[in-house]
Amino acid sequence: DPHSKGSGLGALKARFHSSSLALIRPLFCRFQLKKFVSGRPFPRLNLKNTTCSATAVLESDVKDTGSFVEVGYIASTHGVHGELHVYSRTDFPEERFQKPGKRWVRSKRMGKPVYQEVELLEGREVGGKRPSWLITLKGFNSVEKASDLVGSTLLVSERPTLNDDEYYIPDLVGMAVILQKTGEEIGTILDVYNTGGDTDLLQVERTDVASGQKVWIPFVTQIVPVVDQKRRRVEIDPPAGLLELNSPGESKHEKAKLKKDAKEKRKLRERFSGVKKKLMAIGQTHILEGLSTGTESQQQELVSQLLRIDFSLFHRALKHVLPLSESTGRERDEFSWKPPLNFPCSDWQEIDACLQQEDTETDGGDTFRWWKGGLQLIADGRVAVVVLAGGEGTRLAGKGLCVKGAIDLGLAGGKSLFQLQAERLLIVQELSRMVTNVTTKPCIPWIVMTSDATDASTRAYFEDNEFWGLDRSQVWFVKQASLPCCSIETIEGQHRILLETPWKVAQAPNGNGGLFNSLSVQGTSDRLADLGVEYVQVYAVDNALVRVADPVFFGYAKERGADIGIKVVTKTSADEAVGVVCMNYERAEVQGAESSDFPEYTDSPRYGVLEYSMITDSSKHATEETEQGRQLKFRAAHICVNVFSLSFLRKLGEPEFELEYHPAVKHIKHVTKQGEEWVEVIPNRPNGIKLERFIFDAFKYSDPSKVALLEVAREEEFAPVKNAPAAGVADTVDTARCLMKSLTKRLPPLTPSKTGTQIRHLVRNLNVAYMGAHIEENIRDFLVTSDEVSQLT
Ligand SMILES: CC(=O)N[C@H]1[C@@H](OP(=O)(O)OP(=O)(O)OC[C@H]2O[C@@H](n3ccc(=O)[nH]c3=O)[C@H](O)[C@@H]2O)O[C@H](CO)[C@@H](O)[C@@H]1O
Repeated sequence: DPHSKGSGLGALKARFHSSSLALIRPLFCRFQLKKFVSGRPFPRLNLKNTTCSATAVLESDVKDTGSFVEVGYIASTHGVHGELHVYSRTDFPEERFQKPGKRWVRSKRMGKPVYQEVELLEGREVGGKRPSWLITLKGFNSVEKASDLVGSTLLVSERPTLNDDEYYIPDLVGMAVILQKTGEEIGTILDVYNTGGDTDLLQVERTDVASGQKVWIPFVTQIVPVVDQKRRRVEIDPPAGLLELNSPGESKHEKAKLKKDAKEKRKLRERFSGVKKKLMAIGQTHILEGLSTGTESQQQELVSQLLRIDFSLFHRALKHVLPLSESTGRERDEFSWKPPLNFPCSDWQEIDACLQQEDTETDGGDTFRWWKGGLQLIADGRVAVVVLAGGEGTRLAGKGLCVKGAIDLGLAGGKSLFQLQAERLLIVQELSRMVTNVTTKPCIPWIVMTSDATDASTRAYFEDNEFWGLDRSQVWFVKQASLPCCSIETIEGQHRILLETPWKVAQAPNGNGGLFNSLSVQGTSDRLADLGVEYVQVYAVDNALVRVADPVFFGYAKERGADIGIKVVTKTSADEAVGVVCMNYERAEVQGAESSDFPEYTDSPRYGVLEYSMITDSSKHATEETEQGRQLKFRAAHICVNVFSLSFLRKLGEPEFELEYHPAVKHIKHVTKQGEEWVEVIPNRPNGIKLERFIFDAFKYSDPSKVALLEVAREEEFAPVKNAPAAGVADTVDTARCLMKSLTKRLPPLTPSKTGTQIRHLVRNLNVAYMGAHIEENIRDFLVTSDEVSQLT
């Protein structure tokens, strides 16, 4: 309705007068208008209880809702006879709230406007800050009935004719605002306000500045000379500086933001002073020296890094590995470690033989049964895989940084480790769909564990390769934690944290055993549990023959009801750089032993790995007589391909099962302050310690009866890429490629899937591809569409 005091509802009566900025300014200062509309949720309209003659209709049923004019807001009931308290939004309140006759009420039902015709019987004005009225509507004669209308808007259906200089606010709202001098559009009218003075103000949202800033423009002829209703635009000629003035709302907002920023800064300062105290307590304050040199942003970088480091954990871990001479493990008591008892061996030829038989329901042997069971687990969405890809790959890349998974293996098509793994995942998903006859293709979550050192480049590498055709949502990146590196030598009894630059602490990923904690704190294990996952295969990124999501391994672990499945191969020589899986008879206290979840750990042996860096020479070379002749006593090589039940993996994320730290002694380039100078130190012998957790330290937390070892053929499943290629060096890209190629030669020949005529052929083909025959092929040739499968089945 036309009015002079208002909330932007009803018509604006523009009073054109000569106004100047001097007059406008005080207006801005006291401009603290609240909208009349309280924003209270609309109560639901309860038609059943309404005995009045009112009818409710949806907007689409009302012929011309555009002709409605809002005249008031029904704020509450009054008394016990159904009177309603209405806030006025009209310049003609007597006409609207006193004169009996037809009115409309608009409320919302399930988010949609609903219009209801009502009849006004009488009304009277009440005092108060806001202009408001008490009205009585026909049929609404009790509080109960009247309360149905609270929160609704009172409407009239006819608009009074306006003078030339009067406009309805709803007509102005949404109009474009044009600078008359340049024709440039600067924004849109959001609303119209009046502060009680003579001048109405247009609230304009700027569209020409990025922030969508709001400005207030006095609705006076000098500043708004043209209101073009037809073209839905106003032309303005603002005095200098007007557009730069922000709305009071904005400045309020800004004030709140400044306050919030100040609060955050204060919190940061407090946290940082906590960090300083901690550094003082652990004797590492030298890493703050950068704060007195360099640029502000360099110093800022240091502060934010220090705030992210868990110095308590660092200190605990360092204490755990000290003194170094004892804890490198070289002196470990070899008599407490014994080779594991007998365990089964998997045999892929058995699967292939079964697939060649006419009878597809054939039972086969153990491996075939595990294989089928595993494919069913995959089809049922019960499995996930984790690739350990947080290592820095220093042996491979020397001092530079390297994303191992991205290394080109020198195969046709320039395939990398990650690509081969993605392809195997696609193939095994396909295999599972075909063998189990599920209608939708299984989708196995692939968790990529990265670290600060590898995260950005790994993600970029996946993006660049469009995830090799995998569903993006099945690949989850989880970043493991890092810890500061420190010096081997001590100063005043302290191993000192090393600095990469004066403003950056040298850090390293905390070892692949950091996985459990990362999965837990980042909510990944919970997410897997929500999906119904039961088993998770965890493998090292650098094995070119790894069977990703190996159905045999899953089926085997499930059949054995295992907490942990461990794949082993026979160690080739005493000096091969692999850990060996053993039983540890050492009487040791295991953290969490009291927990009812874990059996008592006293004299009973536990599984563990004697890592190649820890095993004594005599254990390494010890031999024993076996059915196959004399062999190394400790020969069950750990190839870092394991399966964990999700329930066990989740327990390992709990604080009481924290894995111990091991020291990795390395060359670490760093800077140090000599006098006033920063000097770079490039070591020519190992000078630093990285603190690492090992994944296999988790083995001891399981009852041995729930650990299931599975021997696999090394030439089929183990081709590690650890070192830079050089003559006579083992475990390089070249040795891995040779192993892959010779396996491909031993496997049956492939016939591209689409030429296959029977599902049995397709399945066999896929299985052979999965085992390693696909390395130089385009795997799209093996993948079959749903239509093709349904035609065959
Ligand atoms: C601790 C461990 O597992 N040792 C095994 C690892 O030794 P090895 O010493 O070769 O272990 P690596 O340093 O290569 O790490 C193994 C895997 O863990 C990843 N990684 C490493 C550190 C880290 O902080 N984050 C991370 O994700 C690496 O990227 C790699 O995928 O593989 C050998 C087989 O090849 C096994 O015989 C060893 O028992």
